Amino acid sequence: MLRPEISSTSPSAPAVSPSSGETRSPQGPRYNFGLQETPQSRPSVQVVSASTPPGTSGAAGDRSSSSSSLPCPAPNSRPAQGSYFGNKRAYAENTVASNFTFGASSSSARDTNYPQTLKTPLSTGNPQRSGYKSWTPQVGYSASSSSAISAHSPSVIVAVVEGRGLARGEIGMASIDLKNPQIILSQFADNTTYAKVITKLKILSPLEIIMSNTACAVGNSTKLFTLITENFKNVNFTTIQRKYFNETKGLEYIEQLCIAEFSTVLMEVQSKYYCLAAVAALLKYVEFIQNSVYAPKSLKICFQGSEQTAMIDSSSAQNLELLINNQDCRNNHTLFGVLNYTKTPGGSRRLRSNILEPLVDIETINMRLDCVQELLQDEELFFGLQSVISRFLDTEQLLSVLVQIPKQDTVNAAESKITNLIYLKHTLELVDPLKIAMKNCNTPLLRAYYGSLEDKRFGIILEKIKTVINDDARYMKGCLNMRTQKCYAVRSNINEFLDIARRTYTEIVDDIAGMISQLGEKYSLPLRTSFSSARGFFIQMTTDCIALPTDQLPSEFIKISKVKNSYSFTSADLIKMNERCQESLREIYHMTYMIVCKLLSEIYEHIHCLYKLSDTVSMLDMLLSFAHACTLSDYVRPEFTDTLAIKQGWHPILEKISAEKPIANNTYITEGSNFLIITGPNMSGKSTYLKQIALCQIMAQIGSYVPAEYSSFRIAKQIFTRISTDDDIETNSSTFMKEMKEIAYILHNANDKSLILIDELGRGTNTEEGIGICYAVCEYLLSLKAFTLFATHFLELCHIDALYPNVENMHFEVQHVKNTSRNKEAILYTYKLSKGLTEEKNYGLKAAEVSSLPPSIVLDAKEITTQITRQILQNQRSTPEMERQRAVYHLATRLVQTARNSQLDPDSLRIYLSNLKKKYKEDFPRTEQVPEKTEE
Ligand SMILES: Nc1ncnc2c1ncn2[C@@H]1O[C@H](COP(=O)(O)OP(=O)(O)OP(=O)(O)O)[C@@H](O)[C@H]1O
Repeated sequence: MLRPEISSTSPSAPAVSPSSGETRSPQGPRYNFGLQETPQSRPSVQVVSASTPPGTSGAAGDRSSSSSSLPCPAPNSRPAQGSYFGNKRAYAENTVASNFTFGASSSSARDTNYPQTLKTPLSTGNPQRSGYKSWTPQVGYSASSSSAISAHSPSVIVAVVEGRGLARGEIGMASIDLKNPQIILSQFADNTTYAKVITKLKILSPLEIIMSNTACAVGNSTKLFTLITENFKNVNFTTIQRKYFNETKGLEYIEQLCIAEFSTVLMEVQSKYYCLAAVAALLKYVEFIQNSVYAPKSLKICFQGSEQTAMIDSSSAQNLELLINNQDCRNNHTLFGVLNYTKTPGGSRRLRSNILEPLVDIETINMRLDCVQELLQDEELFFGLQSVISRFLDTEQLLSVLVQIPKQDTVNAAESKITNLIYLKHTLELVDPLKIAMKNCNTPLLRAYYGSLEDKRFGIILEKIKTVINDDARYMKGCLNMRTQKCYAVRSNINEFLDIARRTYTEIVDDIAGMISQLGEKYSLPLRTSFSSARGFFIQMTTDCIALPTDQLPSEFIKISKVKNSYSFTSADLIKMNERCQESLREIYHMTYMIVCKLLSEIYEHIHCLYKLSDTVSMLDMLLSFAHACTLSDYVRPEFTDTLAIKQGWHPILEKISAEKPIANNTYITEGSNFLIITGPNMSGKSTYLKQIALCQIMAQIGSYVPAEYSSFRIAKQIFTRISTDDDIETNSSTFMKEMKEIAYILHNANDKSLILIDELGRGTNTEEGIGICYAVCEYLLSLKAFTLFATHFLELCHIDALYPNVENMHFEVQHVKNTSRNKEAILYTYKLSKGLTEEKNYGLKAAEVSSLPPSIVLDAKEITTQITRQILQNQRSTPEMERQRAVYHLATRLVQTARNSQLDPDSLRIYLSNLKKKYKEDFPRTEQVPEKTEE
């Protein structure tokens, strides 16, 4: 006879025997005060757990079963975290005998409160959307240690406020990540396009944006409000009353909540009224929706001016495929994908934010590079560190949950606290292995991180935890495993009621296993006990060895479902036993929660050392990831000088995508030659080259090695790109408008320290206008010392090098080869960059020829092109005098522009102008007079 795959006893985990002489009431637990609970007396049943991935299981692993409110012993008199403990015995007695209905309600306390609280005066509702109603805040800790996606799912709430009257344009922002207890404040002046706010918001990638209700008064919304709502269509948007944007309250919040290590932030922000106002509204709102308050002195609060990092606007980030691939948003063919070998959610979040906001401080970058170098040279250090780091969970999120005090005690909150204490223990136990792995490191940054691990508080917390929590309680994958860990987390003999409840639980689980085993024997079926967070215990049977239609299964099997070759079902008895199991669990969680709360209140004063730990872990993880990327490809350590010089650099994403290594190219840009015009036929590699330079620049500025044989960079304070993306589905006219908006943004914001990449500007309009626009833009950018790369098909532009010595023409070579079989000429792309402008003519037609365009069409196109070219030449044929006039006009325009832009004093300006005039007379000896416009 086939037996169920289940063992009701196991040597390592002896089940509490039903023969222990206790009588069991069908309704409730039985008690045996003489028995001592040991950590080993856990349910011995071996089940196939249909586990949800830890990252998705939310607060307490079994989200489905944890929703009703815990009965609260003194709901209104809770002075501080864990203060129920004094009342432990009375409460325990109360609850064991009682009414602890677990899982009866389908909505969590938070869910239940949410709609009600929306009606309070805090929220004025949103005239346009009601997105926030659908948001279920995730306070619980996600244990996913590898999923970068869950690590980056939006969890940031941002409050934005703008000054009024004369202060319009002064922006205050405050943001908090629900997975990371850190508030970032910023205040800055923005221009009328609000480019900085939009960029900052895009980098934060918020879950929700909060603004004052006065910003969207009916029929009179501010421009900032309109722009934000237009740009963040998929983000929940909430307006709250202006009175909550209160700078005095903001300062009070910071004084109350900021941990001592970061309290200098107070000095930085005390006169920055707008960011103070924003933080007041933000914290009020977060406490309100989270139904919890942050514990005093628990938050890391930082002020972040915009000058500490390089600015990359959101469309540039998209063009460069920093985080999202333009062709396929699901794959990771992005810079993030190239560099992401992180092992923890914190490391991956840190990498993401660094890519979007690279550093500008050379010293810090070099310190990071030193670390990467050491990791590359010392294999033992690299592998030792990587193996410890990969065992860390999401420390930031753990901290975030630990520093929040729920306003209401729910089963969710209880379960979550127990889980988090187990995670805390797991995390602290990794500090010593991390120290051992780092003990021989040399570079200052690694030594500094090693030093931060010497903090005595890690040991103090761990010791305290170990007095209450079992040594073998640890984080485990699988919801049933984690449930067992939670049940048996607290040592035995701390609370006798708890010990009894756990024995009861063990017996119920063993009974379930026994019952399923008996059913298997009864029907001669290969039944297995399985568990899922949604169903609890259920029965599974594979159809491999037995082919049985659903209707021939015994009638006592109910709720039958079939997935692939496996039946899942339950029985009425099993449902009842599951209920009893849940009931007993609820008691266990509740008593454990009280013990955990007391413990947390004792260790709370030391918990801030976790900020250091999470910082250390995420930084080490990112640096290891950089080193890992280097081991897979021959990257080189970058230098920082005044020159952008890359020897044989290649595109890192293209390398990842293609089977062969991309063709490498050189780049050389200095202040004296800071404007590169790049030409070449279609498909010759222009856009790829532009992107490659920006990607290398970003990699260098975050402290990574770069894909080249040698590289030197000038720090870029901003990186701007205008690169058309292939997935543009807009119409031609709107493509043009998009182009114009992007270029206007660059012209408004670029300065001498920018890196600017412009690809095919003016292609959305006719040739003459396109050239005109390109010319004007080039002339403007030439007045800056920015490093600019300008790729174009307008060969007319290349002649600008005659007027500006800092312009350099480069082109991509192609070769023409005879295809003997077809008797046609084919183009061979070399992807090699050379000096000068391209000599290729009609390459559009050649590209069309090799494409699948019908030959007759190509032939027609060729004829029409010849005719049009002839006509244009006739029209353009001009006299030498006309050419001189044109040159005069250009020179005049330049003079006026120089005069306007010049920072020179009047005397120097006069000398400069007279020199130019002299040069002009030499160049055009027959022209007598400088036009009136210039004199002016
Ligand atoms: N350095 C390189 N090594 C290998 N392949 C390359 C290189 N540069 C470009 N390619 C390949 O050539 C294709 C076309 O390159 P790219 O889009 O940069 O050309 P382009 O000159 O900008 O074309 P267009 O003018 O039509 O926009 C790329 O998708 C890539 O597959």
